[in-house]
Amino acid sequence: MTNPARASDCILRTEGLSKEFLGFHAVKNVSLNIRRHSIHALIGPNGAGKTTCFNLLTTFIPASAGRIYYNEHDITKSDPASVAIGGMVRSFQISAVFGQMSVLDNVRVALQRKAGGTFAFWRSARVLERYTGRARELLAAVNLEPYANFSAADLSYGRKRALELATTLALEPELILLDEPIAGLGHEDIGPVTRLIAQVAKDRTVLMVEHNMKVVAELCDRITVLQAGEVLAEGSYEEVSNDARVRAAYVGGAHA
Ligand SMILES: Nc1ncnc2c1ncn2[C@@H]1O[C@H](COP(=O)(O)OP(=O)(O)OP(=O)(O)O)[C@@H](O)[C@H]1O
Repeated sequence: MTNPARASDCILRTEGLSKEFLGFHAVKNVSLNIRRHSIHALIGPNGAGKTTCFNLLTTFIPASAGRIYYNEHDITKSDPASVAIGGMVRSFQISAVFGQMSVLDNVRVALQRKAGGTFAFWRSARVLERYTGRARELLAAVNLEPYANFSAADLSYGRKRALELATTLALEPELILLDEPIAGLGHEDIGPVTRLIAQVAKDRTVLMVEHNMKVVAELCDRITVLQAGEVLAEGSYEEVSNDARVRAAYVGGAHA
């Protein structure tokens, strides 16, 4: 194991983060250090506490104990909207794609939201027009420019993921949380979405929950392994995949 990161190197860190549901410890005393500009994976067998951790980090649910620091600010008691405005944005489980709208309009609406607008502006094409340039840049960043005028509902599953990523980028996140970005993708979409994540991670930080170990190995600088709510191991892919405790935790599991 390498030395623990200095606090200032970390965009997000937790101290003793815990969540109890009626006496059941879903997350127990978890201390995470997410380094700035890294791609960090949270992995573990089913029920290990990964989703609960994400819900805690984004303050969707309150912690039973422990603290969460984002850029060294204590956000443990912040509300989820403030956390998102502060730059930590979660993508992929809460679909932000409006099927009936065009691909371009989905991104323009996200940009308008970032600018503080409400949904009432939808009908005003003139208001949305001012976001066209930036929206096209974001579509180009996720390789969706040729589909700008398609209805979002008509995109393939992989391209819908790319569109979700574009609407997430519209919020100018510093830290993107991806909840199983590869889940449900067809074989042909895994490579493109993996490359896309690498591309958007270039000047940002990404924390992802992912079961696909090939994708984790390819993308992630650092991996935290959870088991039964606790940190079992942390390190590079080589370190954790050679850790006897991690191998034992996955024995008989579907994701080994
Ligand atoms: N609201 C809740 N009330 C009670 N128990 C919960 C609640 N949410 C999660 N749990 C329990 O906490 C444990 C961790 O669940 P969690 O969904 O965080 O695991 P996970 O690692 O994301 O699993 P998976 O890989 O299957 O998605 C599980 O045993 C789950 O049943």
